[in-house]
Amino acid sequence: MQPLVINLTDKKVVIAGGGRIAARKARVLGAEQANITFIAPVFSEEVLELCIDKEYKIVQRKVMVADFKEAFLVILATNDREANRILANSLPPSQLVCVVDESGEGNVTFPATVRRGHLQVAVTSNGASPKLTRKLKKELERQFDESWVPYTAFLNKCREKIKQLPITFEEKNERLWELLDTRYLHDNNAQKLKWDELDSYKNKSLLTKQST
Ligand SMILES: C[C@@]1(CC(=O)O)c2cc3[nH]c(cc4nc(cc5[nH]c(cc(n2)[C@H]1CCC(=O)O)[C@@](C)(CC(=O)O)[C@@H]5CCC(=O)O)C(CC(=O)O)=C4CCC(=O)O)c(CCC(=O)O)c3CC(=O)O
Ligand SMILES: NC(=O)C1=CN([C@@H]2O[C@H](COP(=O)(O)OP(=O)(O)OC[C@H]3O[C@@H](n4cnc5c(N)ncnc54)[C@H](O)[C@@H]3O)[C@@H](O)[C@H]2O)C=CC1
Repeated sequence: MQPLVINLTDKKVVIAGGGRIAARKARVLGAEQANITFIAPVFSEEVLELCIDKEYKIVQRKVMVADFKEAFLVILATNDREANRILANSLPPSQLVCVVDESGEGNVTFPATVRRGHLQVAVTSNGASPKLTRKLKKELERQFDESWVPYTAFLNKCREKIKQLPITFEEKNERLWELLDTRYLHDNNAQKLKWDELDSYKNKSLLTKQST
């Protein structure tokens, strides 16, 4: 199994089922601007609230294979094992499919993720122990505190700036490595000073002079 980072902006996502797990999968995708449709005979309050909140679509009936036409990602989250199995078998191999009660029938599983600004740490046990995955996520949430949000914004901003400096590839690399010094993680003032320094570089000679 290979983790990939997928951009779901404006992608069609069809979720079969409208219960607890369907809602959890949709919540995980909440930040993605995906185009989500739930199809199920019965919807939980949570799904209905999500649909109002995020303008997701709902279709109230049993799901049919034709519902997945043109879906980029299919999530089979009904509580009917036989329905999930038959649907999974009838989908084309080119479609991304997550089968929540039998992962081997699909080709995608959801990792647990910790998001901190530009940083995302994902954990998977390949279905061996979702509980272990969840436990590790809690540990990572503590390890990566909220200071990683401004820190990753700082790294992103500085990288863009450094890429444009009129210096050699090696010098750029050196400056990019330097940003990983832990003092920048917690110290907003150190971040500001570094940014001002980078921002003030006008040309190569000035840069060399200031950095020595
Ligand atoms: C294969 C996978 C497919 C997929 O869903 O993508 C899958 C499958 C199954 N999960 C089951 C059970 C539970 N899953 C959780 C929790 C999470 N499950 C997630 C992912 C995955 N679950 C994928 C593999 C990921 C991996 O292994 O690393 C997480 C990480 C992400 C997410 O859901 O977004 C999320 C934690 C996120 C968070 O906390 O943020 C809990 C705990 C709880 O709910 O409190 C329980 C109950 C306790 C238990 O059984 O361990 C069952 C048995 C169902 C049954 O028979 O009743 C199956 C079916 C089977 O066994 O294949
Ligand atoms: N992947 C995961 O993390 C986990 C997966 N599960 C599994 O997920 C499945 C769903 O669990 P919950 O959401 O808690 O169940 P739930 O009972 O809350 O919801 C089931 C939903 O499926 C719908 N449904 C049933 N037959 C359907 C059909 N033919 N077409 C469309 N919709 C249909 C129902 O109307 C309902 O909306 C279960 O099989 C459970 O074993 C359970 C826990 C965790």
